Amino acid sequence: MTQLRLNASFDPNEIAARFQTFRRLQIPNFLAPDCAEALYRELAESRAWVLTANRGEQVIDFREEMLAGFSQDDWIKLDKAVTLGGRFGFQFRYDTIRLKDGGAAQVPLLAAFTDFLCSDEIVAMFRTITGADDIGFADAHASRYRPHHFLTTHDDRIEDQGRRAAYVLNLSPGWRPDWGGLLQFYDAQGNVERGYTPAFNTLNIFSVPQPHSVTWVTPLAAQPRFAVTGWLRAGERPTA
Ligand SMILES: O=C(O)CCC(=O)C(=O)O
Ligand SMILES: [Fe+2]
Repeated sequence: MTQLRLNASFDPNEIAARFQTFRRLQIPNFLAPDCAEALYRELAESRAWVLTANRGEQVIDFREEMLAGFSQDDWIKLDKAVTLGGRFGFQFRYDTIRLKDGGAAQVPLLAAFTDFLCSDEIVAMFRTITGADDIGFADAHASRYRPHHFLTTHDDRIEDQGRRAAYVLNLSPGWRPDWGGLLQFYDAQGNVERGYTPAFNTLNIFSVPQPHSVTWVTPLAAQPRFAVTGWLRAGERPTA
């Protein structure tokens, strides 16, 4: 299996000042190119994806077997519920692979990437960049946004999770802004402060809390938007 390595071309100390001013940052060419390519391939070829959507506070995962049994009526009902949910409230719809659901064996490189982020070297780097000295570990899941997938505005804050910053490693080559799926940040008036178009092997980091969304992926998208995403968290990595 590919040994995960960083691309050595950036200096954490240099970008720390920028992060601490703007509370967000993009690091292009984050992983060594062969590592990013291997991770992308694993995700693109995986059969472990599940559709995830929320109903209010509840997260509902739809496995492939379940969706295979969906009637047209079931799809219409789900679509309606998701659309109505997103009209005025927090709503998402995208595909995910969660390691904790026994997914690790199916996506060994994603599991290795999580361990890599939790290594002393990388945790130290994230502490330097963010200035959050109590970051102890990172969690990770994969996401795949296809046309009509989205995540409405939220700030990532969850009590007791120790989330200091969020990160997103985008893994789709050749993404175009017209395809949607932009990570956007908003000010108090709802104006877009900054929009990040997904770029292959670029790591986005932003402090928690701050309002952001993933815009609706349009039918123009010629490929899914793949990413590995999660949070840099205070405390000890859970063992389970
Ligand atoms: O995929 C992204 O760019 C951001 C995802 C996100 O905000 C989240 O999962 O909470
Ligand atoms: Fe988020």
